[in-house]
Amino acid sequence: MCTAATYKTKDFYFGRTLDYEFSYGDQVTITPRSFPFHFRHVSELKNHYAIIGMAHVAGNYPLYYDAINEKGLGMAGLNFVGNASYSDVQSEVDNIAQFEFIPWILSQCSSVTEARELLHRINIVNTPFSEQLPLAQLHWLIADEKECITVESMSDGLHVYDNQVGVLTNNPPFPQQMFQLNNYMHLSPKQPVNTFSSDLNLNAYSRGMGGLGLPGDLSSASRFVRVAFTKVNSFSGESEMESVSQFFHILGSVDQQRGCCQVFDGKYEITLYTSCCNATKGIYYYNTYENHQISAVDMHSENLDSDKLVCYPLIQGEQIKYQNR
Ligand SMILES: C[C@H](CCC(=O)NCCS(=O)(=O)O)[C@H]1CC[C@H]2[C@@H]3[C@H](O)C[C@@H]4C[C@H](O)CC[C@]4(C)[C@H]3C[C@H](O)[C@]12C
Repeated sequence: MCTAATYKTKDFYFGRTLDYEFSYGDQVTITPRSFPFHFRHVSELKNHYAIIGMAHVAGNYPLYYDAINEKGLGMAGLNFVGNASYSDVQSEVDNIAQFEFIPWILSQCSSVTEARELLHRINIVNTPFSEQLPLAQLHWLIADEKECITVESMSDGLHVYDNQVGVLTNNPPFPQQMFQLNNYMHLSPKQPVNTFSSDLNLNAYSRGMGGLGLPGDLSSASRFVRVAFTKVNSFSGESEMESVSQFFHILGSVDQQRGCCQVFDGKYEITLYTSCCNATKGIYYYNTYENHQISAVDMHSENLDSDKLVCYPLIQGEQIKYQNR
């Protein structure tokens, strides 16, 4: 399972948890402006916006899972198994392979408004990257500081939904995820008052009782509600440290611990990494299951006019700061 979220303080933040039972070999990868983006069915882009994100690099191609561009637009792909469906190549549309979707949007669009324009003529096609890396069944969150959308390519066509809550998990399709929030409209960060019966002397005996009923399990439907509640009620200072810290706490509400979600005998899905991008400033913060310390890569510390990918392997292993030795 995975969860993606947006957050706005002084700057705009965008990130996700990547939950899975193994890693493909992820690296924080910067695609500079002159890296030649080759696409399978449309012309190459020689000059484009610079991108930073988490990717598996294969044959010098950045297979992004989530990323932002230098204009402050963010995008993340999350599993949508059983619902995602991609088309065959068609005429008079932009035929973009599923693995090219993030590069296609982030290399050319400075905002969600511009992304919507490209989405009008896109056809997400079923061309696999390679035999070893077949199609991934995904849906996507695309956001800038003003708005957020969900994109789902299904057997009945491409759906582009306004995403007012700024979060995404996995199945079921987005409209059903949003609908279930109706079931939780009574939840509140405030203490409840007794509306059950005025004849009964009921007492709010513990803090946090306004959220009683918030689902605590790891299913994607439950994570959607939990992270939505956490995000919309989230309160933090505006500084970079306060915002980044709060963002990791928001996604911490849906963190997956090894042992709680068995995918088969002896194999468990865990939160492999959590990312938080400052999309305004082009900084990619992350921590991993094995390393809770926040590490960061700043795209503006690199030569963004270059034509070569820059990759940073993830820093693993807990970094513990002893206070008395
Ligand atoms: C496994 C990842 C999604 C994690 C997730 O959503 N887990 C939820 C599991 S569940 O539904 O709830 O069961 C997805 C997100 C991005 C995907 C990668 C990107 O799409 C980039 C390429 C695309 C290639 O087609 C396949 C390899 C790949 C490198 C993908 C591997 C894998 O499918 C990734 C890493």
